[in-house]
Amino acid sequence: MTTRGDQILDKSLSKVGGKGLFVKELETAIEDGRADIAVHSLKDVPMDLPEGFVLACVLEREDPRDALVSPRYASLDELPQGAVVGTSSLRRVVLLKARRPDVRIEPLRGNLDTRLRKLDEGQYDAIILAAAGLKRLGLEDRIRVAFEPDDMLPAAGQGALGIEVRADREDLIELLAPLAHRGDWLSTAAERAVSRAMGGSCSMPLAAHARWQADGVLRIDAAWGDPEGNAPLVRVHAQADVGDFGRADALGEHAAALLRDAGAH
Ligand SMILES: NCc1[nH]cc(CCC(=O)O)c1CC(=O)O
Repeated sequence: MTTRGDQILDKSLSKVGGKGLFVKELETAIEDGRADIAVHSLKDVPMDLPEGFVLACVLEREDPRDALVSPRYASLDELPQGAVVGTSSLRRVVLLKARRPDVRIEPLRGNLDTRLRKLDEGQYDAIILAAAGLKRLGLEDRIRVAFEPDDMLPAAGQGALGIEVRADREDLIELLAPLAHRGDWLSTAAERAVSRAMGGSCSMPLAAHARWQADGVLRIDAAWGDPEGNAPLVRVHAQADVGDFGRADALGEHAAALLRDAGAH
């Protein structure tokens, strides 16, 4: 299905209803019986699903990192003073400004092919995209460097797919269960709990990324930036033994509380 979100690519998505738009249209298709399941990029799925819908599972996560794409420059440090970098993600804007306050950030919209074309036409010196999206479309060779999470912290759920069904479709939930990746489901649940606790939407410059440590402990990093750029970037981390979804949520909520204590709002 092509959704309205796919069609309205040159306007700011937040003006037409946000990324939830992609999700909502597929939910309508499920309600109308035109679809049984909806496969979403978890990053685009609102924190709270509408009444009657559930995530049947979260699949094993693809690369969660952001990537620098540029015909000329192989890393952020190689970008010349005042280079033009394309991104429309508030999260990427605040994280990039913290790393390279001198670059000029310009809006970048459209589907992946459109974005890459605008780069190739010379409208930007570099653009930032999710590594997962490029890899899924076979465009991995466009990645010059994937940022380590400490350089550019990913969005909650980035790189993971979630499958949504009607809550009463126990038959489907059972059929889909083998696709679940429990570790990635728990870690993305913790990330999504940060966004939920912060009242996050795609218009909030918020990053949350959880990683399993060697000792089986889940570590979460979260960052918040002032959209106006007047306050310094706030960054926190926390870790916990996370054996179930209740504890994943608690870890995310704790990270959100730390963010707020440090000045995020
Ligand atoms: N912002 C839109 C969006 N939603 C999901 C992906 C692909 C990566 C993923 O599945 O997490 C993208 C593109 C991007 O951020 O570059």
